[in-house]
Amino acid sequence: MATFSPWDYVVFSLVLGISAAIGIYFRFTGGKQKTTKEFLLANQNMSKWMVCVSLMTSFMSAVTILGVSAENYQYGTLFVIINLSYIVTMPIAAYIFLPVFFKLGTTSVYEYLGRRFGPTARLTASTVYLLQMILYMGIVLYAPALALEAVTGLNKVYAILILGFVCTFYSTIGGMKAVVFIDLFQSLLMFIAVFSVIVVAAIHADGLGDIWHEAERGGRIEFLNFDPDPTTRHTWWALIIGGTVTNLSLYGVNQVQVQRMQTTRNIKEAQKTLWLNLPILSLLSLSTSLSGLAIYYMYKDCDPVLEGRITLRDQVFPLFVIDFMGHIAGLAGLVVSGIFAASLSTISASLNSLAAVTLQDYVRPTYKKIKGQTFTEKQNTKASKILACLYGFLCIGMAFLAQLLGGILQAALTIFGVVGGPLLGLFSLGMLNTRPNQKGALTGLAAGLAMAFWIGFGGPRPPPKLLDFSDEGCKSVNSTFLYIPKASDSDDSSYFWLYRVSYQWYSLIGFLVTFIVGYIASFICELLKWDSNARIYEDKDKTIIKTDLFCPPLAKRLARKNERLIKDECKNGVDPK
Ligand SMILES: O=C(O)CCCC[C@@H]1SC[C@@H]2NC(=O)N[C@@H]21
Repeated sequence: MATFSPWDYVVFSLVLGISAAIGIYFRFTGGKQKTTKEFLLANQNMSKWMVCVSLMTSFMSAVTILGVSAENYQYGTLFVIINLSYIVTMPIAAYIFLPVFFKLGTTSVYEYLGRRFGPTARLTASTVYLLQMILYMGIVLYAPALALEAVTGLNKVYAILILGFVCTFYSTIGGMKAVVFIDLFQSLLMFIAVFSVIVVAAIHADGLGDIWHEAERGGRIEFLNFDPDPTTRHTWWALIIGGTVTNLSLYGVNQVQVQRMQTTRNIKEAQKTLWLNLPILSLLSLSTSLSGLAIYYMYKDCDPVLEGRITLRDQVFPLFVIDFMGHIAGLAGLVVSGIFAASLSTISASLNSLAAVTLQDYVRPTYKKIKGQTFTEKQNTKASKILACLYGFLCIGMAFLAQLLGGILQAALTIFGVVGGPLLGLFSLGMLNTRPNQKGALTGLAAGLAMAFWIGFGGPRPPPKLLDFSDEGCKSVNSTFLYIPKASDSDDSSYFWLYRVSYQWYSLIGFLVTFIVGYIASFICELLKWDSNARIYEDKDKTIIKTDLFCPPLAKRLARKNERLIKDECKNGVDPK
């Protein structure tokens, strides 16, 4: 089997070196990362063009490059429909959720929950978020290790360690500015990686038409599936409705994205970054899907898993790189760097946001409680850096656990769904309604998480059904016995129905359970006088509502109500204060 040439190693090391160098540059220029505003929010003067690319890279890692190409290779093109969900996601994120965070001007999105519900809601939600991101980062770091193993035979352990250390290094020293600049460089590499695969396959195939034709022959082209059955893995309903809830949890209320948008000058700029991000993200996603079909074209007669050359189809992208690009000096290195870059940008964004949340929600409040004084600016920045570094090491540890998961794309989306859905439910309870109180909302969150985790991880589920693969063109087949479920075989009805529900629905289920249970529980708590929504009022008499805790349409209505009340009180001769 071909492997990395010395030139590939040179290019690969250069890319990692440039990323580290950008981190060093920002450590010693500008404000030298001495203030928290600079370290966590890049002094809030980033251009919208930089930030929109950066938004795209936050949740498009090597998991997308390897996972989405493998998805199209194994199951066909239907997954691309998930990108339509962004058309619904962006306006809701931009005009419902984002304005609330901007108005409050908080560094951690969980500060909002503290103001709306109370400290317990804030801490519980940020703990859940930390767990979600640490699990996710494990997969993101594991993915490029899979790639490097496929092309070089290098043990995954080394790949995880190299990547983990470089990323922790530049995120820790360079702060948010370095993260955003490196994202730009790294997104370019991601596009180069994906387009190179398409171009090379198109040259072999005499054009894209052939690739498409063979994909059609292999049953890989499918765009229309309106099956109402929720156990069908991918349908328009699951991909658009489930995708919208998952994406809203990422773009509307996730610390990583909100913190990035806060690096722009004002809310209008931040909203623009969301819209600008949409075409870039879709272009990368669609081209990655096409690369899956391109790879299928080259392996249609000899699937490398059947042949025993790789163990997982998530490794088919890098294998293609080494098989068909390995002879061009440095090209394979460049493409594999693109896969690494995709994960580096995601992890650095996550490290910075985890540091922000931990500092604001845990470290500073605890310090104040113990010492009776607040952190100085110097202590703040130092603590952010130490935290970013510690999370980097934690993430390296998690990457070793990620090996236990199945397909990386489904694993990442499952984590987004089971945790993101309930968290979105909690923020929605706060921003879309005045009734919910802390006890009710937390009951909702607990119920939503319990339900989503139960469905997502509760028991055995049928393996997803793959399309056909061929080994007829293989020179030799080295695979040991492989069980490959096909659309035609196996009877799934022996599995518990809930465990058969498509992973695309987990986010919606978690969201709905949190919202509905949270609302009803709040009503009961209010009725029994166990809790109240007193925090939403400016005054003890509970007349004037703090409108900035709510999404703009509701805030407008509440402001009109406040005005009416003030007018009435003035008429009755009561001091409106
Ligand atoms: O890449 C990741 O780290 C996580 C997986 C994200 C998958 C989503 S699905 C919608 C969007 N389109 C893609 O091609 N990837 C993301």
